[in-house]
Amino acid sequence: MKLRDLIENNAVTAIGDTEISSVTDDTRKVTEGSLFVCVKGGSFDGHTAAAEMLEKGAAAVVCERDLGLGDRQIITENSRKLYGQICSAWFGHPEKKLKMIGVTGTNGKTTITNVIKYILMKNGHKTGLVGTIQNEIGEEILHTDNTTPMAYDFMGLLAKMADAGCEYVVMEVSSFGLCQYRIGSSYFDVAVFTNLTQDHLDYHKDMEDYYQAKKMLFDICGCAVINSDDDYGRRLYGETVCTKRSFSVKGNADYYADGIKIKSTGSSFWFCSGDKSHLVKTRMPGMFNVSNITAAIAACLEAGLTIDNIIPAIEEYNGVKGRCEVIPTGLDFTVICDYAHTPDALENILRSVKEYTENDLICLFGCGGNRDAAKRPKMAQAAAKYADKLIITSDNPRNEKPEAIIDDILAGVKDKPVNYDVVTDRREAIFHALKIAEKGDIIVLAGKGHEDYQILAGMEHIHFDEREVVAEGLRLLKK
Ligand SMILES: CC(=O)N[C@H]1[C@@H](OP(=O)(O)OP(=O)(O)OC[C@H]2O[C@@H](n3ccc(=O)[nH]c3=O)[C@H](O)[C@@H]2O)O[C@H](CO)[C@@H](O)[C@@H]1O[C@H](C)C(=O)N[C@@H](C)C(=O)N[C@H](CCC(=O)O)C(=O)O
Ligand SMILES: Nc1ncnc2c1ncn2[C@@H]1O[C@H](COP(=O)(O)OP(=O)(O)OP(=O)(O)O)[C@@H](O)[C@H]1O
Ligand SMILES: N[C@H](CCC[C@H](N)C(=O)O)C(=O)O
Ligand SMILES: [Mg+2]
Repeated sequence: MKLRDLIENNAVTAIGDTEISSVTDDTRKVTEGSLFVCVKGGSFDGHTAAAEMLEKGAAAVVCERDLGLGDRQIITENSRKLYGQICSAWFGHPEKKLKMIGVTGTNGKTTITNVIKYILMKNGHKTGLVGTIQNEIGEEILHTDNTTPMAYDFMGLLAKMADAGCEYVVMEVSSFGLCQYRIGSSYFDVAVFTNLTQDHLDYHKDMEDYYQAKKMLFDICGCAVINSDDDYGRRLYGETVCTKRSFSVKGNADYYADGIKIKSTGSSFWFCSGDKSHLVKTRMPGMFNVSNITAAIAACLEAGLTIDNIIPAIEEYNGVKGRCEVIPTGLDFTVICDYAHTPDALENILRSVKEYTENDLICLFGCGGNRDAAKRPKMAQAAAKYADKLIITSDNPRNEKPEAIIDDILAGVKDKPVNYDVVTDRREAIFHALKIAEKGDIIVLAGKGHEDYQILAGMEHIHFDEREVVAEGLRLLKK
């Protein structure tokens, strides 16, 4: 492909005819004829390697300042942004061949995207899914390392989806994905905003910075579907200029849930819009899932489906792996595996489960290493609000000392009348929870959800699946 076909408004007149053999932002992938894009990250700055890349055979470099490389450097204000556009062009703009639905917000993205994909597929629309658990092209499953993949991988994935005949793509758009322009030139037919509460403040300067990153999605969409129960959602609704629809579980929105009945086995509610209402039954328990399903229905309606085609699919949907998933024990207490890893998510899942806990609610959780440390004591406080007993343990320690992470968590409950045990090893902690559980108790294992690994020091991944650990614990304890 010629350089001028990769860069819009061709700023590269002098070398526009240069043939480009590959595009990359990674020095390790540069070969003869590559276009190398210099990106400054947390641990490496591509600008420092630009001259060396030209020597290695790169045809040209994209950079953010004059590196003294003559007409073989293309200077741009934001090389991540231009790289995203270059990747779109490299793969022939697959985003233009697909109807795209994006979901952003702190919590609920995986849940909502999976519900939407199920509805679309049930209605005969081949759909691609991009998100935390895995990527999917129709029924085909592809492994992923990120919620929103890096620009090159993402555009390559969209191209595969378009080639496979997908009509829709439904994807989780993380704040990282937005502010690093991993989504290239994507334009979303429908964009959903769930909520904004504390997470990722190790990366974003503050909540305002985090909000501004999420807000970027609503500058590149046709219709915004926004949670008006959330403070930031109401602000976003006021600031969004495209077509917009609000949703709520409290009423007074374009789409809202009314007459909500929550049980351990699921919920029912009336999905209302104007003077029309439709009864919805779901196997996914909890008030937050009523919100998630309301959002999913609203997004599908805005994407052109009819309510009569949406509701039957929701009624037969069993829920998302590791999201309020009951692990069968055959005993007189219940074990739930959930992905709550923020204060708000923990509060929501525990508040919801508490409503149907007959005896004690036991919450086992830890916090991820090399991630937002400020959320750690807040997660302890959130858990203590509804759980009768906390078991504080490790999540993915990564390169931090598990004990130091636990100390940060404990700061939230120290000197408070909270009943807690500390068991650093997560496997032992789960065994401990199973040992102390009594009739009618519910144990919520929070934070790891679908993950089947634990990330230890040196980023070593070990196999760790909570469903298996629970089964092992029950065998050992002969319960
Ligand atoms: C915080 C973050 O976004 N980190 C990602 C990011 O790192 P970074 O920007 O610091 O990059 P860097 O490693 O300094 O490299 C900078 C540039 O130099 C290049 N490079 C690097 C090394 C080298 O030898 N040569 C070279 O050219 C890289 O290709 C890159 O273009 O770019 C790296 C390379 O592409 C990623 O591996 C890394 O993801 C790490 C694994 C990660 O954990 N990311 C998480 C935090 C993440 O992205 N999470 C979000 C949200 C999750 C959610 O809430 O659901 C997600 O969407 O997954
Ligand atoms: N609408 C919601 N509001 C608050 N908490 C929620 C909501 N939906 C789900 N949760 C809680 O958050 C956890 C994570 O949900 P989910 O995986 O859908 O979110 P996510 O936005 O995809 O998260 P991530 O940023 O890790 O990708 C759930 O296991 C549940 O505890
Ligand atoms: N997408 C989230 C996942 C966190 C999951 C939790 N198990 C942890 O490791 O903190 C993140 O990257 O912050
Ligand atoms: Mg997710």
